[in-house]
Amino acid sequence: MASKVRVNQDLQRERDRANFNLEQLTYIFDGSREYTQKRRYLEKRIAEDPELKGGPNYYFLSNSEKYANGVRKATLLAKKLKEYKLGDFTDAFLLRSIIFPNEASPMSLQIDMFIPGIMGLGTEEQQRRWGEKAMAYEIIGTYAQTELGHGTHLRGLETTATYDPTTHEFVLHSPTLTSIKWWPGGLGKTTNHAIVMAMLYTRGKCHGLHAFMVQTRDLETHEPLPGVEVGDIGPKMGYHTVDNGYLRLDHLHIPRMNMLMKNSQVLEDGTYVRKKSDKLSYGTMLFVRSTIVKGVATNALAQAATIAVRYSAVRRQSELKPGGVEPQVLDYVTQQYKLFPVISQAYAFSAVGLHLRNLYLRLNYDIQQGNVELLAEIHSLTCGLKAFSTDQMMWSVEICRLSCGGHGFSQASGLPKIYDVHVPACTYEGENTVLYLQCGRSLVKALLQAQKGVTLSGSMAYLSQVCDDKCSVTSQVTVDALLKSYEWRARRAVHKAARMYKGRLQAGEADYNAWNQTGVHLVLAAKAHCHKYVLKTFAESIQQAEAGADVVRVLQQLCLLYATHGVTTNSGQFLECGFMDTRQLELVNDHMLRLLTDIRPNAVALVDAFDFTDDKLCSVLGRYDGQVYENLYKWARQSSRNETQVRIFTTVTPQ
Ligand SMILES: CCCCCCCC(=O)SCCNC(=O)CCNC(=O)[C@H](O)C(C)(C)COP(=O)(O)OP(=O)(O)OC[C@H]1O[C@@H](n2cnc3c(N)ncnc32)[C@H](O)[C@@H]1OP(=O)(O)O
Ligand SMILES: Cc1cc2nc3c(=O)[nH]c(=O)nc-3n(C[C@H](O)[C@H](O)[C@H](O)COP(=O)(O)OP(=O)(O)OC[C@H]3O[C@@H](n4cnc5c(N)ncnc54)[C@H](O)[C@@H]3O)c2cc1C
Repeated sequence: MASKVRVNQDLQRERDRANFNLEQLTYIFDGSREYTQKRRYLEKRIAEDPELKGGPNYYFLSNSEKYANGVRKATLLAKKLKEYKLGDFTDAFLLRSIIFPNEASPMSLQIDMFIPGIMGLGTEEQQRRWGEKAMAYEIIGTYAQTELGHGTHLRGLETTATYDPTTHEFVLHSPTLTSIKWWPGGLGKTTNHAIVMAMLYTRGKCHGLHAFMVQTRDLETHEPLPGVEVGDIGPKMGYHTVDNGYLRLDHLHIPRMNMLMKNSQVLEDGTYVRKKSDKLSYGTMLFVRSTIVKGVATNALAQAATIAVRYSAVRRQSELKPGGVEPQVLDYVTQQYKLFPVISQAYAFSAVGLHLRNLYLRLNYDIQQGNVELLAEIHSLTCGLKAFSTDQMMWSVEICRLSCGGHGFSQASGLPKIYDVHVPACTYEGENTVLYLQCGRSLVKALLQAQKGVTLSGSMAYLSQVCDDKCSVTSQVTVDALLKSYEWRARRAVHKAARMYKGRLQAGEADYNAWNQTGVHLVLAAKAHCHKYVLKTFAESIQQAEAGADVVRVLQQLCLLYATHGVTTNSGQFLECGFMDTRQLELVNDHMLRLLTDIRPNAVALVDAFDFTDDKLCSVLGRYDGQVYENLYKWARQSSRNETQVRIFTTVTPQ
């Protein structure tokens, strides 16, 4: 970004000494040059669009005002998609991310789950009937699955959809208090349709969870329809712009053809035609999990790192050299140790997220051809990586906030907003522990199969491979050598969990209890497996990168930092398996510290390459020009509290 403004001299000096091609790194982070160009074009158009530029300062709005402003922008988003002639999914996600910088749109579920649900679970006729209206924002929908009493346990959901062959209708009902749908985004006030996940009953038999298209509000008056009670669930820790809502159904009749029937059908006479896999109904969640790694975790990590590193370059504090000038806090090694691994995580998860997107597209194609072979593997991977990436994001965003001292605690930093809007990703779309357990169980099951002679493939192939039994880390600490350590750690963790599980079975324990008692080790195995997968994917993406030697060099430094930092922060597991000894661990640790020094000259350029505009970061500390203090003072004076010197409110409220 060519800067025409007065840039803080410390920050400018940082930029002047960068020694790699920033533009090329931006293309790699974005996934392609074309995406970067489209993103920049849209960012510029939005910044100049009179209906969108400016607007109220988010930080000084009440929660209700934040929601109202969100609805205003969401309706403009729908309008701009048409006006800018943008059609496809990626464009809609991109435009939304620009119009809603670190904010969730009250209509976010429209493109996150409602449209994917129609396209993934509906027949071609149903895709035409609702998909086109949803893409045109003629109907606004959400995805209503979670209930007051159940979110994780899908087989425990209670909402019923009972088929009546005399009327060719389904009767949808919330039979209990705990069956009330609870949490769906936009359900409270914004949406007028929902994909409702309900237990399908026909001819007195339950066929499990299926998807139903339900209109919740009148398209003209927006009033709830008869048989529908909706409302907002009340204030939350974050996500203030979204009316997460509740939905209580009272014997609501919908036509038979409102069941989304791509994978299974109910015929007019009530006959149930089963699907290829009873997990295809869960397909929408699998899609969303695959988008969370890049869309949520990577995005949050990269923004938080940008803010904290830029601020650390302009913030001077304390005394390093006795009697010397106050140094940039970025020159403290402890500050580098906090922040540089976050930069490496952002680039690592970006590579994984782009890779997962391609894997999902392949799975989706296979399923269209009736081939569900990849389903189990992609389910396991998306569960593990969604949990692993969002866990890492949660901790690292908080580390970035803490690394900015007092000003990090101010909303002006933009860091609490990043945390507020992204940390729910550790819970929604599958609570992280539950997803780790899914991944851990699939790893143990795969290993047990391998021990019976089955050849493993894909991300689990390494489980049955024999490998060196001693770490090959010498004075030359390399990614390849460390990757073997990560593989060994993961393989050993899975073997340990499998031994525990089998041991309990052989001791006569019931299967469910053997799994439960092994839970802690299943989670550890899943985390080690994901950690290895991220490092391997990051390293492979660098080998395939279309970039100059300078960019490859900085990426290799970040990859090695990711690997060495991961060893030092999980050293117990690497030592425990006897694969690495304390001398080797010290070698890795020393190498990591040297990497911090090597990366220091490029730190600001590495976050500049994420290419976030000031409008996107919404941060005084992370401004591109680094003019923090004068803008903090300007920002504070906007606070409504400063409109009066003595009275609390500008208008004296009558007693
Ligand atoms: C940016 C995005 C914004 C999004 C906003 C938020 C939207 C939401 O939160 S929507 C609601 C999200 N809710 C969830 O994710 C619910 C999480 N729970 C689940 O997915 C399931 O209950 C789960 C997976 C934990 C257990 O499912 P369950 O049917 O009990 O399966 P379970 O008995 O554990 O396993 C049975 C088999 O099914 C497999 N399986 C389970 N789920 C899936 C799936 N989705 N795909 C493929 N296979 C699956 C298991 O691997 C297992 O395989 P195997 O028998 O070979 O070992
Ligand atoms: C901001 C936000 C937006 C959301 N949007 C939507 C939406 O649009 N649509 C929708 O349908 N839902 C939505 N949800 C709901 C979300 O999907 C659920 O909250 C989530 O799936 C977790 O389920 P739960 O709340 O029942 O937690 P629980 O499963 O009750 O978790 C409580 C604890 O129990 C543990 N636990 C549960 N099961 C097991 C197990 N089998 N083994 C070990 N431990 C277990 C968990 O690890 C956790 O520690 C949203 C939630 C949030 C926070």
